[in-house]
Amino acid sequence: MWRRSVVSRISSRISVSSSSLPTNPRLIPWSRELCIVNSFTEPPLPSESTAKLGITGVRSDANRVFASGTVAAAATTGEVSSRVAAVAGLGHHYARCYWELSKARLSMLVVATSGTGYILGTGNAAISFPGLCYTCAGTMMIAASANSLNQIFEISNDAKMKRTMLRPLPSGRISVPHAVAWATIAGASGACLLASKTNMLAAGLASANLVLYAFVYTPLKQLHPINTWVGAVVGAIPPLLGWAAASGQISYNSMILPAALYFWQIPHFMALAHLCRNDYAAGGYKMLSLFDPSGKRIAAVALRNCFYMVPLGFIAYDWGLTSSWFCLESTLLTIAIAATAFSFYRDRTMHKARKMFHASLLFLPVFMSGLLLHRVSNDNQQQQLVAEEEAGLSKEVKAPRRKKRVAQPPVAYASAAPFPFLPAPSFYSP
Ligand SMILES: CC(C)=CCC/C(C)=C/CC/C(C)=C/COP(=O)(O)OP(=O)(O)O
Repeated sequence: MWRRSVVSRISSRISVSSSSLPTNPRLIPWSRELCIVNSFTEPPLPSESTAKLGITGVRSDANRVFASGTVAAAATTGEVSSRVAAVAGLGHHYARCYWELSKARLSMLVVATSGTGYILGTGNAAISFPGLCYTCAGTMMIAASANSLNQIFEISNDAKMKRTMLRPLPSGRISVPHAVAWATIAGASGACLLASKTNMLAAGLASANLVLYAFVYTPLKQLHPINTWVGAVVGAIPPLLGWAAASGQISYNSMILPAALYFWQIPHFMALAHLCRNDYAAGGYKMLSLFDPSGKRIAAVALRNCFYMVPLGFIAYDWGLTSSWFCLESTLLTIAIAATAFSFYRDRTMHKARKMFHASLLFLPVFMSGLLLHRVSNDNQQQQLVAEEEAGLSKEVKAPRRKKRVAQPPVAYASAAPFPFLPAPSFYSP
């Protein structure tokens, strides 16, 4: 039934009509996809679109008319405008397929984390808006490619799940080669853009993340519940690549947002795995929720990971990334999401799982906005230190000043610890 409704929806969108001329689907690449769609129900329908475009190779009546040149009316304004409409219909159809293949809303969230990483990684330099745009565009393209590959590998699984069965590939709205071409072009363009306009570190992180998501996480979903943790690493990389794009390096400070994303994803995906457990079972995925009928284990895992987020606000402040306001904000946020996880732990109903899921959806944008709002650039840190010095010299006697730490690449720490006699390596800081 659903296939019939999909077919009729798609057919109406791309103006396929049975009243027109016969076409040979093998002669036009996209008509193969129309053929796939139609083959669910009946033999391929003649396509008005293809006829209007005049790109069929079949010696149809209309072509003969064209060839003989007897009907000048073929070139009338009405004919041209209907061809334009047909092309627009196809453009709209494929734009929609690309949008869905890319899981565009998820990819935009990924872009938001990468952009936040970029701004945080800018340090004391002015934010470069072209740089930010290139980073966001490159991340979007690579995330779109990763998500398309994920769907290419999961066609048969997605077809068995209510949540995913209407995606472009299982519903037959686009062919596999077409989706592969889209994924390849989007991924390669994104990697080239990042490599040429930001740096190789950012391009390398993004490409490695694509491989981790499409070629490790995706098959692992059908093998072992550990997939959720591997997926959490995938979700944590984009802010790191944003930071790397801005600064050309990775430091301890750059790890705060990725750590938050990693821990945040566990309650988020545990809630989803609980809510969609039947769907995941039908799709053949090995989610932890399927091995935990009571839900107690997944609730405990979710709660534990909420607690792991508690120190992050303090670390961000201590490492000089944010002002002290962020400690308060981050703690309140973490308590709020932990409360929903605790409530789910005590009462493992769908309602409580949904609440935890919604809390997780709210958490991330608010956490990232807080990081940006209370961000302390190195310049601000200096001004803050001077102001403090001028205003509170007397207080200094009572309490030793908290030492503000500036972001350091990990190698600087490493070299200082075991070989303190070596000079600290210097790094380019924009
Ligand atoms: C730069 C770059 C490559 C970024 C990629 C970021 C990315 C795709 C993050 C998604 C993380 C994730 C585990 C999603 C769930 O996929 P799923 O397969 O469980 O979702 P599904 O069940 O809806 O298909």
